[in-house]
Amino acid sequence: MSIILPIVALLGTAIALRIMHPVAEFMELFDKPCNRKQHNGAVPLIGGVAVFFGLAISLMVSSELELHSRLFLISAAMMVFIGMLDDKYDLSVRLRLVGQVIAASVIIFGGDLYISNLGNLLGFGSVELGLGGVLFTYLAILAAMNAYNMIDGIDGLLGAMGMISFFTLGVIAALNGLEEVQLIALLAGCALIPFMLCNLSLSPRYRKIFMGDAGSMFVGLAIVWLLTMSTQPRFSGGELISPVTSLWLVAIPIMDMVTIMFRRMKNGKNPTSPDRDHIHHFYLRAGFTSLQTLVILSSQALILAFWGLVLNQLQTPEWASLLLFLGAYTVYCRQFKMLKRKARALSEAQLEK
Ligand SMILES: CC(=O)N[C@H]1[C@@H](OP(=O)(O)OP(=O)(O)OC/C=C(\C)CC/C=C(\C)CC/C=C(/C)CC/C=C(\C)CC/C=C(/C)CC/C=C(/C)CC/C=C(/C)CC/C=C(/C)CC/C=C(\C)CC/C=C(\C)CCC=C(C)C)O[C@H](CO)[C@@H](O)[C@@H]1O
Ligand SMILES: O=c1ccn([C@@H]2O[C@H](COP(=O)(O)O)[C@@H](O)[C@H]2O)c(=O)[nH]1
Ligand SMILES: [Mg+2]
Repeated sequence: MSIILPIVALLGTAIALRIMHPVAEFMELFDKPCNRKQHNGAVPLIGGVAVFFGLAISLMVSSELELHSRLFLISAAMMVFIGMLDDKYDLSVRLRLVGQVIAASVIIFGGDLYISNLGNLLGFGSVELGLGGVLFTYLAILAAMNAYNMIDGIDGLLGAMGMISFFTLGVIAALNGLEEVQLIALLAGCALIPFMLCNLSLSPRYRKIFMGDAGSMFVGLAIVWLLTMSTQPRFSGGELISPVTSLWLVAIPIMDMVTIMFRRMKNGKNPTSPDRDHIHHFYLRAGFTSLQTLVILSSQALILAFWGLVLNQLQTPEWASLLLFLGAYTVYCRQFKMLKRKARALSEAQLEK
């Protein structure tokens, strides 16, 4: 594979970041702090458009684009546009979900691309969804887009989760002869690097920026599209990646979303109403800094993704991989107890002062 394409992805994002700053000023596309958003100053919400540009430009120069890639770019452009409207005008839940469904439909119906096979999840043979797979694919796309949006709550976390998912998928694809997925996953991971540098304020030449909902939904869409291409026998040209491996690659965002939706419903709240009860907020309340939280959650995501890779390559039975994933989820849930205890001790110590 040519080294040029990853460089194009990197430079594409970096140049787009420069171009987007005046656009953000003109459109007043900034994230301003409030009760729920506790960052410093107004931060431009331009990361998503820039990363989309980096990936799109590198895909376009890579070769003649396959139909699926073209449809993905159309769907992603729609999602980025809707996300920008949301970042600017704070769209209603219903309007945003309608936008997500329309963007998902481009991929599903345009390319007849949907998840119809879940693998031998229960140990009784392959679980075939038939046309029910279309509904499942909508759920998976919506789940991924919203999960990556929800995890985007501290500096670097969305970028790190995205890079871990893309690069691990790239490695699994390479090991299994899925050349197209390998290339696109690598390019997507590279397109995120300049964003990460700015988001973490590691670049002296660039101002701090956020992804915005445009970017978080784009990252979720890109991941679920690549996972569908690489796990469904109708689409993957080479050896298959087992569908259950997908769960390991998106583990932390999906676990956070499932947990918070259950918790909100248990507390009689609307599962789509925002709050500060995501996993990263628990770490902050327990006294960890934003950087420590980033390192801890990225390490967890990396371990889970690597473990998924190992299970896939060892051809572990899919039902066993699912059981192990549910086991990992119970371990994940246990950390809330520890974090609550730490937060309580911290606030008691502060009261005593
Ligand atoms: C609202 C909110 O939280 N806000 C945040 C956010 O604030 P921000 O300001 O950015 O945003 P807003 O507040 O403006 O909010 C915007 C959002 C909205 C308004 C909409 C919110 C919408 C929702 C919450 C609903 C989400 C919609 C759904 C449809 C999700 C429901 C689905 C599920 C829970 C089930 C999971 C479904 C799956 C299909 C799982 C697979 C997922 C994948 C991605 C992989 C797909 C790939 C494949 C190839 C298929 C995989 C094959 C398999 C083998 C999987 C098999 C799966 C099953 C059999 C299903 C059963 C599932 C399992 C066994 C696994 C279960 C998982 C676990 C146990 C973990 O951000 C702020 C900052 O943080 C924050 O403050 C604010 O609160
Ligand atoms: O890199 C980031 C991303 C987000 N935050 C904080 O989280 C909220 C939620 O982001 P949305 O734009 O609503 O999706 C954001 O307002 C910031 O307060 C962050 O600090 N760093
Ligand atoms: Mg968001």
